[in-house]
Amino acid sequence: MRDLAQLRDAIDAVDRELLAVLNRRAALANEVGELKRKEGSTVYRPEREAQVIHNLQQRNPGPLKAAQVATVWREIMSACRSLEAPQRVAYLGPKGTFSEQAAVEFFGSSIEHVPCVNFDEVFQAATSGTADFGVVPVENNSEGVVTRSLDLLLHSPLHIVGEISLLVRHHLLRLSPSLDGVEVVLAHPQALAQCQGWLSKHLPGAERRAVSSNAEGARLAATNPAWAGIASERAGSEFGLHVAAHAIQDEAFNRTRFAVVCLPQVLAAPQASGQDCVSLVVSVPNRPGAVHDILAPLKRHGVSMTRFESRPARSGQWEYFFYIDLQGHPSQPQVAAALAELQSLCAFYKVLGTYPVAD
Ligand SMILES: O=C(O)C(=O)C[C@]1(C(=O)O)C=C[C@@H](O)C=C1
Repeated sequence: MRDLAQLRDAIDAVDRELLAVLNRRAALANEVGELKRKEGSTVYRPEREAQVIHNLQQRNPGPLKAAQVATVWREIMSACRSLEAPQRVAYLGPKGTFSEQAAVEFFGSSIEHVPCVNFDEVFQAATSGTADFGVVPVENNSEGVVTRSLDLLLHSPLHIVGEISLLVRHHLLRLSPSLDGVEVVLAHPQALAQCQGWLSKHLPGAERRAVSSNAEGARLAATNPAWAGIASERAGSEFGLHVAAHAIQDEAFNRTRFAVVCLPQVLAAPQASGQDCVSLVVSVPNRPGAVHDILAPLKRHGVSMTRFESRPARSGQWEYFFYIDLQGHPSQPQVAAALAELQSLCAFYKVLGTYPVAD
């Protein structure tokens, strides 16, 4: 049996080997980057990254678990990608928001951050080229759809190339680790709503004050010992706060889905991965049975619908846009046939994106 010092020496030796091998990989990525610059082709290739991870998981003898292999290689490829060209990602800031967390989980931590003040600015950044990609929330399982994101997708030249689903855990953050003496709780109205049961029970006397984002609440909580914020652990460490209470959201499985958007010239629609989704927005002529009719081609071709949301068209005529998610990829004949038929029945039809579904 080796003692701790010997085991650490062995780890140090392996780390030196790893470092040399990783740098060889990084040098290869640099060469790929040069090639792509000459060709003018896209740096980020999600299908290639998925394939790299899949191949490694197939060959993985353990003891590392498949999910750990994926986590490690996502970061390695994020670092290699950033050597080819820094990927600028816009999201609702400031630092410490769940949108930032979604951006980092999707692209890995080697990205250039473009924090924005609202969703409109995220779309603007990715449209104007200030950022390569945008990450916006589209749906929360307790609060419903994020209407501004859906409205912006409707008229935007950006398309969805990926999605990520985050388990949103809200923590009570403050300068002290205890709950004593909290007079004001600051957070985004959605977070205050998602934690109202806990707040009524544990801090009944504290004032609830709405602010522009949870990260902003955390920033303010760092300025006053009688204040607390509700935000992510990430926001807590960003502003040097203690977690005075963990996971205070009333819903245990509070999930938010985020869409990753970009211009088609930055990244074309990803190829089929085997588990894909097509997001559409359509409107139908204003006549009885029209909504029923657009669903018929899906049934006929055996295509499953995973989402159906309506939003007012704001035409003043009780017209609606329908946001529809379908399972599959347009390269599959039955999906292509269903889409073509559906399109022929719609007054308005736009594919918002085709992308691999989140794990
Ligand atoms: O294979 C490529 O096209 C690369 O650029 C290399 C690499 C990688 O690190 O493996 C990096 C970025 C791409 O998103 C895909 C893969």
